[in-house]
Amino acid sequence: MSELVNRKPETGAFFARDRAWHAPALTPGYKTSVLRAPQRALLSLDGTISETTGPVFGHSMIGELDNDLILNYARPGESAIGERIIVHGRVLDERAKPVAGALVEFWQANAGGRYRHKKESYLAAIDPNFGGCGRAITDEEGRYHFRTVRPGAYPWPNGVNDWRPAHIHFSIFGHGFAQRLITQMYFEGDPMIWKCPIVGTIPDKAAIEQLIAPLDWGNTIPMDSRAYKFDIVLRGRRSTMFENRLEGN
Ligand SMILES: O=C(O)c1ccc(O)c(O)c1
Repeated sequence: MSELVNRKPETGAFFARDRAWHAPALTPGYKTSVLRAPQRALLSLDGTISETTGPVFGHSMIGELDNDLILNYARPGESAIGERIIVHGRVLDERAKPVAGALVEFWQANAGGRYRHKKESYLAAIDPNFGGCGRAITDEEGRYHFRTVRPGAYPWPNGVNDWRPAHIHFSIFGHGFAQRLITQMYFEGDPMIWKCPIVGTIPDKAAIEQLIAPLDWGNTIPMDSRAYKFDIVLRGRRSTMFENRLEGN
């Protein structure tokens, strides 16, 4: 975190996206960004009341297995194949205050690096007991957690031999639909992180490191699962890198 001290001071209640911290929209090394990047100057539109105030998510909308990717798609008595892990952390605002009641959604490839998606073409096997998505709502202290298997790395058609490191996609809704952060979490110690063209679009190494969840030995469940800790900081000086693309895996 020491690299963060040189960043701009807080200026007020609204924190504009810091373009030096976040990836630029146009990054030709990540091929599909060329078509996705805006070609004209951005316009700023005022949010409508419904965009900024609704809906408010509540714990009652979450099913019992929604935060358990090992079981939420599995046949009765079976479970997903792979290294069992727990991912947990807190959603914090720009002043490090917990954000309660935020909807946190996550999706990922299976242990072999294969998504359950009709457009997926990677030859790794589908796991019949793994769907690959789930959700949770943060508690009063901004905490969320889910159980899953560690996703596999996979190749993708970008350069001649490009691979995505093991990663989990995250979407975080605030109290309105216009408040949304989409990002990805990586795993401590994975050498593939530094070879990835998507990771490589992030200009600041400290911003990349903030996306790498450390192994959290203290929360390991003996004889069961290891734990990884991933805190998410909404808009502000220490904000989690925002992903430019808005849909898909
Ligand atoms: O934007 C893309 O093309 C793309 C490809 C592979 C991924 O794993 C991903 O997250 C995005």
